[in-house]
Amino acid sequence: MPMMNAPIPQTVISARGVDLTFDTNDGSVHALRSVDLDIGKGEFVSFIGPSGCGKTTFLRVVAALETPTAGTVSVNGMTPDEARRARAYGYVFQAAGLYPWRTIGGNIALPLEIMGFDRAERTRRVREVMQLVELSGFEKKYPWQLSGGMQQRASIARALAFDAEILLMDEPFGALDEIVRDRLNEELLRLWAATGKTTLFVTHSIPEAVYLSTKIVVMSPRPGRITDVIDSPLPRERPLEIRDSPEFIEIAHRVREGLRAGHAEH
Ligand SMILES: Nc1ncnc2c1ncn2[C@@H]1O[C@H](COP(=O)(O)OP(=O)(O)OP(=O)(O)O)[C@@H](O)[C@H]1O
Repeated sequence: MPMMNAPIPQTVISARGVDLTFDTNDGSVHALRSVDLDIGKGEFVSFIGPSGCGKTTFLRVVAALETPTAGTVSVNGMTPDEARRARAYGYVFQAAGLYPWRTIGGNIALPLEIMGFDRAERTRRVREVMQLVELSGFEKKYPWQLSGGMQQRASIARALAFDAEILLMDEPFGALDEIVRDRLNEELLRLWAATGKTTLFVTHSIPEAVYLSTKIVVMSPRPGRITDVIDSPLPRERPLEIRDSPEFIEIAHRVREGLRAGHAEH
């Protein structure tokens, strides 16, 4: 008899038994241990955990910038390396990483130039993503003429410009003050809703993780292990005031407990 299945979101990223040990001159560093995780299409997944627990390393494994010592990762049914060649990723780092000698428009266009898009298409895309991150009119400015928050928005625009399906964000707002960060958090949610990109986001901030995510992955100190995966019950539409709601506070509490439990095992 045919079974009636509830729609299951398509899995985009799947990690199984991922282990990674770095060999260094001072001996080996065990960065990730037995990481299993499934990420569905269009999810916003935050990774939170103490410094050095392997959050960046996990993102780098997904992006094919590191190779796990054991275990497998698949991205859209491909290896991370195949996905990278299929331009599946846009990457945003903690430092905006804009070239000071290029205008903002020139910085955003750079990956498009490297990929061989023609001038008309580059101009169209740069205009579109600058509008998305609310930087229209700043195309001809240089990075130093923009505030830190604006530079970070430009770096997000650059990652969005080639329309990769997966956005990898490594503490993009870590260096910004809280007011700017709040604003960018709101903007990022809007962008995410507008683009439907599957997003992996590293943060040290519990409120940021809870505010942004559909899924929160809590990690233990090194070797990084997943201690909790929380599927957020919060609605997708989230005004900043949602942070005062009992549901929000309850999730934040669970994240904090997960972090504490990870520490206690050490
Ligand atoms: N290329 C490398 N060679 C050797 N050790 C490395 C390398 N990259 C990372 N590590 C080590 O692996 C561990 C995990 O690092 P990672 O940057 O992933 O942590 P993190 O959770 O992102 O930390 P933070 O929150 O401070 O950014 C750290 O101890 C780090 O020193």
